Amino acid sequence: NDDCWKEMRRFALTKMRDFGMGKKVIEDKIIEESHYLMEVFKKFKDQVREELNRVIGSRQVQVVFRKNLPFTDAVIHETQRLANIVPMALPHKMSQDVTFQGHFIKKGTTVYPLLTSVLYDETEWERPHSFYPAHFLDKDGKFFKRDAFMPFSAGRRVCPGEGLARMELFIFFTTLLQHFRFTPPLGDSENELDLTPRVCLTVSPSPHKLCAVSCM
Ligand code: HEM
Repeated sequence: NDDCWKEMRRFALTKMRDFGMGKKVIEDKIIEESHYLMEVFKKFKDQVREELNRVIGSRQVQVVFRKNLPFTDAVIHETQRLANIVPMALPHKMSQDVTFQGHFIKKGTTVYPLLTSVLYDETEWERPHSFYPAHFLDKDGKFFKRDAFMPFSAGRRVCPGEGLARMELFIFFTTLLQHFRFTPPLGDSENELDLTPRVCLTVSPSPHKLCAVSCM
C-alpha cells in the first residue's frame, strides 16, 4: 500500500492501456466471446454442455481439465480462429532488405502480417468461413492443434500474453457455460441477431443484448 506500489500499479495499467489492453478493450473482448458463445449455443450447446457436465460437473473449473474436454477445447479454438480479433497483428519494421515470394521489401519498410490470410486460408481449413469445431478434432474426436491456428501471431514477436489469454479464455468460457444458459432476449429470434463485427485494428462485435440465465 505504499507509494512504490501505487506507482508500479499506475505504470502497469498505463502500459496495458498503451498495448491496447485497457478496460474498454477488455470489455469488448468479453463481449466478443459472449457473441461467439451465441454461435456455439445455436449449434453445439448440447454437446458442450454434455461434455462439461460429464467431466467437470459442479466442481470449480481447473486448467488441468482441459485435456479431458476435447470438444470444448475445439470450440474455443474455433471461436478464436473465426473471431480473428487481431487481423493485422501489429506493425513490424524490416530490419534488413528481404525478397519475399518475389517481392523486394526494403529495410525500414513497415509491414503488417495479415493473420486473417492464415486463419481463413482456404487451403488449410475445410470450412474457413464457417463455425466448425471439427477443424480441431481428429476422426476419434480427440483434439489436435493445427499449424495454421495463429491468432497470437508467430515467431520472435509472438504475443507474450498468449499463455495467460489461453488460460483465461478456457476458464471464462467453461465457467460461464457451467453456470449460465445464453439466449437472445425474450421475443427476439436467434436469426435476427446481427453478427456483423466492428472492424478496427482489432475486431469486436456490434453491441447487442444477451440473456444469461442461471442454470445451477
Ligand atoms: C485473446 C487474446 C489475445 C490475442 C488474440 C492476442 C494477439 C496478439 C497479436 C496477434 C499480437 C501481435 C504479434 C506480432 O507482432 O506479430 C500481440 C502482441 C502483444 N500482445 Fe497479445 N493477444 C491477446 C492477449 C494478450 C494479453 C492477455 C496480453 C498481456 C497480458 C498481451 C500482450 C501483448 C503484448 C505486450 C504484445 C506486443 C509484443 C511485441 O510487440 O513484441 N496480449 N498479441
